[in-house]
Amino acid sequence: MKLGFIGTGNMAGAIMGGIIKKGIFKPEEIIGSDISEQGRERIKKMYGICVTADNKEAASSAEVLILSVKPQFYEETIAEIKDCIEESKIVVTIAPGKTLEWLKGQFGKEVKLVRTMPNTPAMVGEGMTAACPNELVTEEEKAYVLHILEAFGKVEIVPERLMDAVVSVSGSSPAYVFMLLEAMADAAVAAGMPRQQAYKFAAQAVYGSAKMVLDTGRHPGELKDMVCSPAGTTIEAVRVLEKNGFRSAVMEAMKACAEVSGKM
Ligand SMILES: NC(=O)C1=CN([C@@H]2O[C@H](COP(=O)(O)OP(=O)(O)OC[C@H]3O[C@@H](n4cnc5c(N)ncnc54)[C@H](O)[C@@H]3O)[C@@H](O)[C@H]2O)C=CC1
Ligand SMILES: O=C(O)[C@@H]1CCC=N1
Repeated sequence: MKLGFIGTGNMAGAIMGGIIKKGIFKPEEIIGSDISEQGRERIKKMYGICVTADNKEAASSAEVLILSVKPQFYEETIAEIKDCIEESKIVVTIAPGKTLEWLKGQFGKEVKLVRTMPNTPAMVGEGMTAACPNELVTEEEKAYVLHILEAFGKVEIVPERLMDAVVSVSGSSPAYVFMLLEAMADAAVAAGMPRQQAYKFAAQAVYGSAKMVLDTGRHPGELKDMVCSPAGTTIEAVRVLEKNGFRSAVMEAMKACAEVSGKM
């Protein structure tokens, strides 16, 4: 098996979906283990991968193993599989807060580790993933893992000290963006627009704005100013957002998010 997942939930599904779609691996080269029969059946039906209830089977057979259980289950899962992790295997983690140092301690031996933080837009091939390999991962292996991660979006290697910031700016941030979209759509509905149409207009506006930042490389403040006509509608909306602490609310939320990540 080329790739294994311990836990076949939301993130595992998003990641393997991208990998299969891009043809990096065939479904029969991927194995996933999960304690939930329903979880295993769901993923098998969706992607046709091999599934098992035995974490050790997935851990032993995969060349690259992704630990895709919730952070709370990392300790017991690693204890269960650590004897199946031989020298050549690469273990990829996707949990917030689980440092390379902590992971090494749990395995109780030297293991090739790549700590990453993906996000759910991976489901549509537009993920943003940060990766920190440990010193045992060779340049060739690093390139191989990045190639796998690039199947579902953009990837950057970052220093490990930035990982809590990454959790707040890209790992968790889709949730805040969805809240913004809900609020925008509710306001449009209040102004008379049908709900489905409101989601489409709001989502396309957010998508297009994000694309402008990425494609033009221009400062977001400059792009904001381009929308604000003198004595116009937008500057009035900006004034009310500022009065209600919009930016501060986002920054406070992200600070809280990063702090929780650091304690996990
Ligand atoms: N959902 C998200 O937006 C993101 C999640 N992550 C991380 O990804 C990891 C997985 O999160 P989700 O996919 O959202 O969770 P999930 O709850 O959808 O999936 C976890 C899966 O693990 C299975 N599981 C639980 N204990 C197990 C065990 N002992 N052995 C085998 N399988 C077991 C569960 O049955 C479930 O199917 C977490 O560490 C999370 O922090 C990272 C970035 C984004
Ligand atoms: O909420 C969480 O803990 C996970 C990590 C990043 C996104 N979801």
